[in-house]
Amino acid sequence: MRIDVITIFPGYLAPLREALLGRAIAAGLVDLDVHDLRDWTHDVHQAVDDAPYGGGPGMVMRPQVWGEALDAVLARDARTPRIVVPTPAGRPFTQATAQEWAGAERLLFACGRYEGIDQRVVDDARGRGLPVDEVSIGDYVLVGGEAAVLVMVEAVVRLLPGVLGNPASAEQDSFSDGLLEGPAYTRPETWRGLAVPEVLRSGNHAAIARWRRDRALERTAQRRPDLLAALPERALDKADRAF
Ligand SMILES: O=C(OCc1ccccc1)c1cn[nH]c1
Repeated sequence: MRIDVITIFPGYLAPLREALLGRAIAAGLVDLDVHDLRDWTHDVHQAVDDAPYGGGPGMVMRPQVWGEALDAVLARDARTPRIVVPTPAGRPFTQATAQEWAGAERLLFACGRYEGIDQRVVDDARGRGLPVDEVSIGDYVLVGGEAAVLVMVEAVVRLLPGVLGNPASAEQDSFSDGLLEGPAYTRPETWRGLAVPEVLRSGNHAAIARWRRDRALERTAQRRPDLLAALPERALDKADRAF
């Protein structure tokens, strides 16, 4: 998978080269290229923003600069990318989105700042048949899209074959069965007077699976009743309903 990021703060994406993601890049599973938007300005001030039509606070990122940057970066590789624009006004980014994008051969992230990017940049790209996803990682406002890109790239790249040591852990993610993960424990058996739940040390795998499912149902009901309500009928068996 090739990943391009266009931003006015390239340094902000440095963490992508650390740890697990760094290893995925070193292993050739991911090619990452970070581009400085200002490389496509032509004025001495390297202006990337301007006042909003219609007035109002803040600034909007200029279409000319973004248009040239996107054209140049698109041309760097024959593969057509999914273009991703992080924005509070986007559709929710979920594990399902990450799964979908993990199948893409190329992703191109456009990091907005200020009040966002002139809408014509997205309209022009879509008009040329490019898939553009305006997505939100949550209902809050950041200063720029860079932090959202760190989140989304991590969620996607960890799903690529060969990236995680143990692929089973990706299958058993929270959300993969529609429920939140329950509590996890490791040694010692007792720590500060707190003991690990007996069942987990029983070796009774059926009982352990039941206990874990019950804890996941309990936690989901308490913290995310919306997820429970969204579960398809068939997802809960009789034992679940008894819970
Ligand atoms: O703040 C975000 O993106 C940065 C951004 C982009 C455009 C205008 C303002 C801010 C964001 C919040 N949830 N998901 C993304």
